Amino acid sequence: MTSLIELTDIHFAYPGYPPVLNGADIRLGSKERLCVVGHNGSGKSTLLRIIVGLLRPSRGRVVAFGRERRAEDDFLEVRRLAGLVFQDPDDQLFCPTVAEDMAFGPLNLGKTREEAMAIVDRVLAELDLTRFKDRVTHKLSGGEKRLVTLATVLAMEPEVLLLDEPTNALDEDNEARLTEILRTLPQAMIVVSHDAQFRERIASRTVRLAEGQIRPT
Ligand SMILES: Nc1ncnc2c1ncn2[C@@H]1O[C@H](COP(=O)(O)OP(=O)(O)OP(=O)(O)O)[C@@H](O)[C@H]1O
Repeated sequence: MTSLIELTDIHFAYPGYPPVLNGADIRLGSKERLCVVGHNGSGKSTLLRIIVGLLRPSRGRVVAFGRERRAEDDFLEVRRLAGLVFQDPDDQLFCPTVAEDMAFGPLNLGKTREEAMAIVDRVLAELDLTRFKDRVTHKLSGGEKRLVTLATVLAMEPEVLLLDEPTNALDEDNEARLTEILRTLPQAMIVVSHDAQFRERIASRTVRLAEGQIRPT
């Protein structure tokens, strides 16, 4: 099976703090929905940030989409191909309205305004979120923001999704809807989630991050 993402022997410490990752290996194959579990503070979000180059390991190899990634330029491409949905939607939503937030990525990739708005309409319709299109982003509820954040990432048409606690703040209905959406999306994904029921429904494989290393569950 070809790997979309392959991290080998990753070591990482925040400056002045003890190591978080201590030889972590993780591999995502095409069509996989890989769930990552681990205690609070075990380094799951850190690992996602390393995949897209927002943090750099002190040791180890990051291979993504067939190439080793080292420099910022390499990671610009990774960030386009791998959409990261942050744990906190406020880290991701910054435009006045939902439509503008969703159009921002496609416009940045060189789409025309018309093309970007067509993508916005399509993704909103696919997620059944069209009613949010002209809403003021910062006035959405926590759960609504989470769904909109996923929409902003899908608007970039990524090949891989990296989702950090995607069911946080979602009520039962929206969690069920998100589960269905994720099950039908074609993208391979790495999903960090403490939600056992949700994992059971979406995971094709689950690994545990403990003591800085990835282990089978
Ligand atoms: N900017 C930072 N500076 C110093 N330490 C940090 C920083 N960000 C995170 N940490 C620490 O690094 C460790 C790993 O954090 P990380 O957010 O990756 O864990 P996590 O497994 O995602 O946790 P959770 O399940 O609570 O979301 C934690 O001990 C955290 O306190």
